[in-house]
Amino acid sequence: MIEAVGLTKRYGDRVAVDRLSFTVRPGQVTGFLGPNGAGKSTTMRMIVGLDTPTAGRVTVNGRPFAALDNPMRELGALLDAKAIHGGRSAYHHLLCLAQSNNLPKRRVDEVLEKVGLTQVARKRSKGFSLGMGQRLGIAAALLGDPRILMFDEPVNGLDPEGILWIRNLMKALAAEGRTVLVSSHLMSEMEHTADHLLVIGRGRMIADCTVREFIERNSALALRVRSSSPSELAAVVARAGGKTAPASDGALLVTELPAERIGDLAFEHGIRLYELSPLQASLEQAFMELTRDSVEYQAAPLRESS
Ligand SMILES: Nc1ncnc2c1ncn2[C@@H]1O[C@H](COP(=O)(O)OP(=O)(O)OP(=O)(O)O)[C@@H](O)[C@H]1O
Repeated sequence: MIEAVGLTKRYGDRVAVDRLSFTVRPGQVTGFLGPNGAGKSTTMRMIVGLDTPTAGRVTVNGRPFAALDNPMRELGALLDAKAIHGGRSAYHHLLCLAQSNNLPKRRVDEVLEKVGLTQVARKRSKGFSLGMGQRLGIAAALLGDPRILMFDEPVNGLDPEGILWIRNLMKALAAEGRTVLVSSHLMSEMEHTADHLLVIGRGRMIADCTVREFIERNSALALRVRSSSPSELAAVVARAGGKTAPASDGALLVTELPAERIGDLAFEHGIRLYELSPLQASLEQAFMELTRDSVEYQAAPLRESS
């Protein structure tokens, strides 16, 4: 379990992390989401003691990370996959880590196998592709067989196969009862991976809820309605306080009225319904809606050239 209370980090005048309080629980993947510069990496660095909070505190299994007896056995982290000595082989890199942290040598082969690097383990990591580097970083995080795992943007720059592999790995680790915290600015990715979400913008917590709750709370739920008389139904719905928009195939998209009410109205006016189905906004839409005001650098709207 990771627990933060009033966690704050200032760099001069700039507040990078602003009074964050949250709990990351075992047995699920917690997605840590926010636009660029929201404070995700700074928060993660504070969790593992690489940055000191200006105020507040964060603990790992009830203690500050620096006070843990065997930190790598409790929390494994992938923070910057490039922070590896390029002249060393993957095997050597992991072996050094294992030896300096009192971990059994056999773990090196186990984690190499787990991340699929056994074949290239003796080659210098300098020649590794981005995906291989990510796998090596993940192997290092898994080395101490920790109950808590933390990954900062692990899918950045990976190909679809690599993304799928990481997604399945996170889920498998959570299914084993481990605590998994993973940061991303790719909402579509989290939609398929995370159970719980912590969403931050400009260092502040915007949402702390399940993926489902996040979508429900932050997206206007529209209903798709196909009927025997769309124009008549649109008029009836408008009179009852609903809003309608035509869909390209002749259906109506209705908001601000529940499905039951639309069904009743159609029945009362003798309009036959062929379809009445909820249209759920994607997590991407909900996230952009929510963080619109907290994006650090916003592109100017594109102007048409005259
Ligand atoms: N060492 C530092 N000195 C000054 N400002 C910093 C430092 N580290 C981070 N910041 C600032 O703090 C804010 C949060 O940065 P952080 O890297 O934690 O965000 P992030 O959510 O991880 O973003 P990204 O997805 O772009 O990595 C940014 O405005 C950043 O410029």
